Amino acid sequence: MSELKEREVEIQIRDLGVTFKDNAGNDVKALTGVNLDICKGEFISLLGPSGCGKTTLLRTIADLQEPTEGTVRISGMTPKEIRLQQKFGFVFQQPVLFDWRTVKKNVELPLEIMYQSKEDRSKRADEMLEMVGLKGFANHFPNQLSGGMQQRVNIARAFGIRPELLLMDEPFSALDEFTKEKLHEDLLRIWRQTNKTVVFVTHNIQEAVFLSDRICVLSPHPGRLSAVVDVDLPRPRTLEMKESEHFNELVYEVRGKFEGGSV
Ligand SMILES: Nc1ncnc2c1ncn2[C@@H]1O[C@H](COP(=O)(O)OP(=O)(O)OP(=O)(O)O)[C@@H](O)[C@H]1O
Repeated sequence: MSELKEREVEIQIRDLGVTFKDNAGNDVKALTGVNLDICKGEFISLLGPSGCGKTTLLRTIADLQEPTEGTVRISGMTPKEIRLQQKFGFVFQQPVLFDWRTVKKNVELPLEIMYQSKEDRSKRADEMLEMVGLKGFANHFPNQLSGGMQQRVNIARAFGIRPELLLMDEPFSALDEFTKEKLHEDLLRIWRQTNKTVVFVTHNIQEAVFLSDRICVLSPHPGRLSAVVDVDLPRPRTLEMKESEHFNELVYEVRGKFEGGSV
């Protein structure tokens, strides 16, 4: 982790608070007093039980949610400036694919919106499909793919725009354990190759430990950052590490950080 501390800070979150109104008009503090620095190239997870504000924090970084208090700065800019420069890549829980477009055309879609030439976007889509192991499926339609393959298409599309920041909201939670493990390995490989910053929302402690450099533990009512845990497992991570004593110590340590709720 000493290496991480020397890295450039990319996302700076200061005294962040987000308050919603519930149906009765009462304030719901989805987040309060969040302070966090995320380094360039870091893989960071936001972990916590339902309702602790993970998605709200991710959405605020992405300029999909306005803060009520405090600030978010990304490389010195506002989230809105970063969004307008199309530097965010998103992967959500459900693959958002268009059934009437082929796999390749789905990966090309954001590049079309960015007015890239036909040749450039075709080349980029081919590269991305190869990277996620779907080279042979370019002309298939999404409904001809399994859930895991669809999520790979989503990842290919998100990386296709060369984002500075990849924001992932429980991307693997709907998948079976075997598919999830394979995608974990693939995501870490792609992350290593591309060196992007990843902010990854999950409620799964093992997943957070396996993937992350650091884990931000959030607690509910009100949503707050209750601890940040360094994950000092060596990289590249291997599935065998999940059997190690140190992996299980880290899971135990993270579990011990929860306040006011369990995962
Ligand atoms: N648009 C909204 N209007 C009102 N309340 C909201 C809104 N969005 C979120 N909340 C509330 O804010 C709190 C945090 O929600 P958030 O979705 O960020 O939590 P989460 O940790 O991502 O939960 P989950 O794991 O269930 O997705 C919850 O109490 C939720 O009900």
